[in-house]
Amino acid sequence: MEREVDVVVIGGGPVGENVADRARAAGLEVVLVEHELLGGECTNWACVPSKTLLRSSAVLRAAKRVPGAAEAITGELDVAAVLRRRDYWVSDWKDDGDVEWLAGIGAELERGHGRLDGPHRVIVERPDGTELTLVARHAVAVAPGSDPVVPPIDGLADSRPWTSRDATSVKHVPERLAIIGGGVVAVEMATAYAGLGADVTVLARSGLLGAMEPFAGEAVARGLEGLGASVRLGVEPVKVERNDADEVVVTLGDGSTVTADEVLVATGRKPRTEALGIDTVGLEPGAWLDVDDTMLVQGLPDGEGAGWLYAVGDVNHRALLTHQGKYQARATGDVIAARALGRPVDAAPWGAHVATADHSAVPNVVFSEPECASVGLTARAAERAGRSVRVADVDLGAVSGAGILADGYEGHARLVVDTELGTVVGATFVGQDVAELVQAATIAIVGEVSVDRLWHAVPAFPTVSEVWLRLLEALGRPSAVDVKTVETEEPAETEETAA
Ligand SMILES: Cc1cc2nc3c(=O)[nH]c(=O)nc-3n(C[C@H](O)[C@H](O)[C@H](O)COP(=O)(O)OP(=O)(O)OC[C@H]3O[C@@H](n4cnc5c(N)ncnc54)[C@H](O)[C@@H]3O)c2cc1C
Ligand SMILES: NC(=O)c1ccc[n+]([C@@H]2O[C@H](COP(=O)([O-])OP(=O)(O)OC[C@H]3O[C@@H](n4cnc5c(N)ncnc54)[C@H](O)[C@@H]3O)[C@@H](O)[C@H]2O)c1
Repeated sequence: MEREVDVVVIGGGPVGENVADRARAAGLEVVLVEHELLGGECTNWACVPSKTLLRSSAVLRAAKRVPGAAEAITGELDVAAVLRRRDYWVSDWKDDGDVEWLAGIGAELERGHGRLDGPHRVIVERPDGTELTLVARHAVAVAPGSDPVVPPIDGLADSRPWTSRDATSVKHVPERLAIIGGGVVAVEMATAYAGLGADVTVLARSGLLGAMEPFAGEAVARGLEGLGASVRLGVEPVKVERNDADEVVVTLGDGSTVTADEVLVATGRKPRTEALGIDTVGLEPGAWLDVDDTMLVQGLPDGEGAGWLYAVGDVNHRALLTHQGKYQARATGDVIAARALGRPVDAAPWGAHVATADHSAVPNVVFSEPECASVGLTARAAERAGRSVRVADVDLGAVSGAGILADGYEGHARLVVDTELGTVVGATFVGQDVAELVQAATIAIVGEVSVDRLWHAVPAFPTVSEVWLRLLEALGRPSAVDVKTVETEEPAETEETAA
């Protein structure tokens, strides 16, 4: 069966849903193809369940840092209640709510596996074995997301390793969990499982959270150890075996071993483009899809036509984050509609139809112990990019608001300022409950607010946001008069002396 529609979206994760939403808002006819659960990885196996698994123990730790509240804690974490709350938030892995929402925006859902079949054409392999060919008049947007990478470590694939899906959908918390990797999934799951009472060992080949400022990973290593986890840095797993006692034994490069009940592999992601039919338009299966700022796929061979294939979200590898993918999706849905309806396309930087912020202002919150939140460039990345920068560092624990939030508050904040532009280009906050601090930094970067003007953005007392004032003080007040200079200079003429 063959059918023409305006727009076909492959993948009904948060990103595909948002493309559909914007294209529908402009009145285009949209069919969304999903072969698993609407809501995708984020809603069902990633952001949402991982954050619910983390939250209860984070609340307990926060309460324990406040005298009066601490004394009121007389019991242990209720693991079964945590898992029930997780189940509630993932709707018991049913997508009825999203199905209803999709119908509400007037988009059609086609259940099945979607694959390209040449320009503008998508074949849907339905669960009942039948096939439907959709021909897109205007555009096909692919938003299939990404899968975990299982590295070729001897025996790993055969040892029934956990990937992030197993970790977030757990029914019984293992006594011992080994985690291979030192990135975001590794530290969040280490925090979650240590909080749930497991004996956690993190095996990282370098430091933790390598994409962030170095103090972030160092604080998280200390934080995890404070939770009783073992953090082994600079180690290389070379062999993994599941033994007769159903234990997993990880052998490291130095010959030592770590024994656990489960091993979680958290070593990055690969694009879901193996079975997407992209070879039918001259692209390489299994590759990330390169796009321009309107998410139009680049590199289609001559003759395939341009302007019909978009790749949005994880699959384009610009930023593997739900919020950033949804940001791309809003621009994509709108630009598809503008191009289809012959309306002006606003593709200049920061225009309505481009995802400019992907290049300079991607906020990132890691819900580890302690939390780490960053946006923009690290000092190292700014230097590598040849930018002339100043860095301001502040002990977050010295801010009154943080001290009141928790006794013994430990944290750190850094601003990276471009000295030529006079604006913030990067910010990192590490400490309890810093997640909400990052949006102010994102606004400063996107708005290109000058550091001088930031002095007028007064943080309320006594909030943790007062760290902004401390950071500005570390940079120095622009019009401050240096005492030594005043002493050696002639007194300036005042109204009184002039009179
Ligand atoms: C453990 C973990 C925790 C995370 N936590 C966070 C977080 O806290 N915050 C954050 O911003 N990001 C987080 N992320 C990243 C986030 O999950 C992804 O960036 C986000 O899900 C990407 O959205 P997407 O729509 O591009 O892909 P997905 O969410 O993967 O959705 C893709 C959809 O496409 C469907 N699909 C794929 N191929 C086809 C096909 N051929 N035919 C039909 N359907 C298809 C899939 O079934 C899926 O439903 C986390 C990731 C992990 C692994
Ligand atoms: N809170 C959030 O926003 C959140 C949470 C989880 C995941 N995510 C997203 O999901 C993505 C994937 O997370 P991730 O942790 O899987 O990837 P990652 O890129 O953050 O970390 C991968 C880690 O695995 C290590 N590694 C890679 N290959 C290895 C090998 N062969 N042997 C040993 N170690 C190896 C790397 O050194 C690194 O420490 C992230 O990029 C992030 O954007 C976001």
